[in-house]
Amino acid sequence: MSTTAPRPAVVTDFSLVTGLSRTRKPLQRRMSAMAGMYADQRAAERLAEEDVLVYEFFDMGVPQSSGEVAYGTSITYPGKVGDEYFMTKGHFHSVLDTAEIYYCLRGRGLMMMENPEGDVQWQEFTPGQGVYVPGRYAHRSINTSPDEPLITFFAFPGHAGHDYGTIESKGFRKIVVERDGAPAVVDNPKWAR
Ligand SMILES: O=P(O)(O)OC[C@H]1O[C@](O)(CO)[C@@H](O)[C@@H]1O
Ligand SMILES: [Fe+2]
Repeated sequence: MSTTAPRPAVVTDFSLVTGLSRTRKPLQRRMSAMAGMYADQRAAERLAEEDVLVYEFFDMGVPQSSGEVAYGTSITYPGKVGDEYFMTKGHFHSVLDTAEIYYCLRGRGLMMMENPEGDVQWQEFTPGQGVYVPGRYAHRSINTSPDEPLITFFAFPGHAGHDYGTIESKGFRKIVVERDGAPAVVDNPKWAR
C-alpha cells in the first residue's frame, strides 16, 4: 500500500548492548512451541516441561507492506537439546525472493540457510559481523556459545512475510551440534525428502 498522506516518523528504542527494547513487547518462543524441531525429541520434551525460553525478538511494528523496512533485535539464549544448540524455528519468507540482513551485536553462533533447491550455506556470527541472507533462502539463527546470548539486529522488506510450513514439517537439511567441545555442522537425521 502506498499513501500520499503525511506519516509521522516513528522513534523506536532498542539497546545495541542487550538487544532489549523498553517500549516494545518481546515475542518469545519457548521449548514447548518447538520441541519437535530438535533431533533429540526426548531431550526437547524434558526441557519443554520446564518451558525453557529459547529465544525472543523485538519486532518494531512496521507495517507489513512493500516499501517498508521491518527491523528489530533478536536474542537466542545459550543452551543445548542433547548435543544440538539452541536455535530459532527458522523460516522462508512468504515472498520467497526477499532478502534479510542480520548484524551480530553480541555472542557467537551461526546463520543456517538453505534454498528450495537444496543449496545449504552457513555463516558465522561474531560481534561486528553481518550476514546477508539472500532471497529464496530459509534462515535460522543458532547460538553456539556455552554461556552468552546471541544478539542480532535484523532488517527485511516489510512485505516479505514468514512461511514456517516447510521448515516445521521437514526441518533444515543440516543441524549444528557440539562435537568434542566445538560446534559441528552435520546432516539432520530427521530431515525428510
Ligand atoms: O521467525 P523465527 O524463525 O521464529 O525467528 C525469529 C527471527 O526472525 C525474524 O522473524 C526475522 O526474520 C525476527 O523477527 C526474529 O529475529
Ligand atoms: Fe526472515
